[in-house]
Amino acid sequence: MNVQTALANLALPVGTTLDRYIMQRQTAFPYATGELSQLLRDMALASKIINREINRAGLMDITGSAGSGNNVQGETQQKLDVVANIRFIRALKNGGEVCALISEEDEDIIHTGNDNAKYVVAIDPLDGSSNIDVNVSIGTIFSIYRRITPVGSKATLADFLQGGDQQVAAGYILYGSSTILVLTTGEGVSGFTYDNSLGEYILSHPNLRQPRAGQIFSCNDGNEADYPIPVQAYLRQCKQQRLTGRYIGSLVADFHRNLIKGGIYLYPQTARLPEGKLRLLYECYPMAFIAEQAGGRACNGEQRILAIAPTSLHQRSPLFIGSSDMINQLNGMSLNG
Ligand SMILES: O=P(O)(O)OC[C@H]1O[C@](O)(COP(=O)(O)O)[C@@H](O)[C@@H]1O
Ligand SMILES: [Mg+2]
Ligand SMILES: [Mg+2]
Repeated sequence: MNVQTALANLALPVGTTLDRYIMQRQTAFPYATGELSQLLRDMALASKIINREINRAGLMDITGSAGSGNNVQGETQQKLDVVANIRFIRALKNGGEVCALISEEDEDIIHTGNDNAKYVVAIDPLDGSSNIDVNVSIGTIFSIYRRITPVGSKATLADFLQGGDQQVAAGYILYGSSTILVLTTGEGVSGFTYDNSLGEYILSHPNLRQPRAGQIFSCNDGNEADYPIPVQAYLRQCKQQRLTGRYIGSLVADFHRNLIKGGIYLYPQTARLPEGKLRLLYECYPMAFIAEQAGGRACNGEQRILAIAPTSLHQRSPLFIGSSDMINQLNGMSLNG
């Protein structure tokens, strides 16, 4: 029985827990040994703790700046950026399935001490930091690779610079009106809503597909004058067609809305950010993997995001992501002008 048939037989009913979903999927892969499943559980566990802290942030004095200066991006770290970073690092260290990770909040590779582990993770512990203190949806984004360096040795840069097409899994958690974990392991995309009372992620959005087109465009209008001319032309066209402008300012939240309803998110290069703002390894690659697995598209104006050759841990990239017809239309306007 091939994997596709095995998976088709596994069309799990809404209401299935994430754990059961992961276990069922694992049995579809005769070579699976449970490490990736356990890693995904460790991610889910950390996100439950962070979800609780986000909900109570105003009561726990974990709002506002961390006062620890800037992170490697030159951005002021928020307290919740630091808290979320610590939670994920701790959960992945204790879980034992990750030998090393990189994070938006740390300059260098974080070695967990689990040198016999087979996986490395790239993570944006808290996405949408500018929205933390104002109670607007924020998220976590993660990307998982099988290491290429020998098990037992220390992971190296090479483990993280394998390229977007080498991801074995990617996902995000959206801490919004409800908390949802959206995940792909390369066989489609599914969403799990967190049930606080059960403390469980429950399958609520099996086999998510992004509509080919939508009525929504998402970008920071304030930067429009600095965008490449073809992008400005595309946005003018969106407005002439009376499409709806929606911009939350949290990539995870803007992406998720467009995934469900159809739409396009744009963060082009600007004069101030000639490489773009978003980070390739822990924002663009994982979201592009999810988008493509859901039938959408993601590019930087010249090529697929997943085809971009990575050169450094915190490199940035322009990001155009969303409904395939809308990305094709944008690309049709020759973005290199
Ligand atoms: O404030 P801007 O320039 O519109 O940027 C907003 C974008 O930057 C981000 O906040 C960057 O992510 P972080 O919050 O993880 O640094 C995205 O979530 C969001 O889409
Ligand atoms: Mg981010
Ligand atoms: Mg972040």
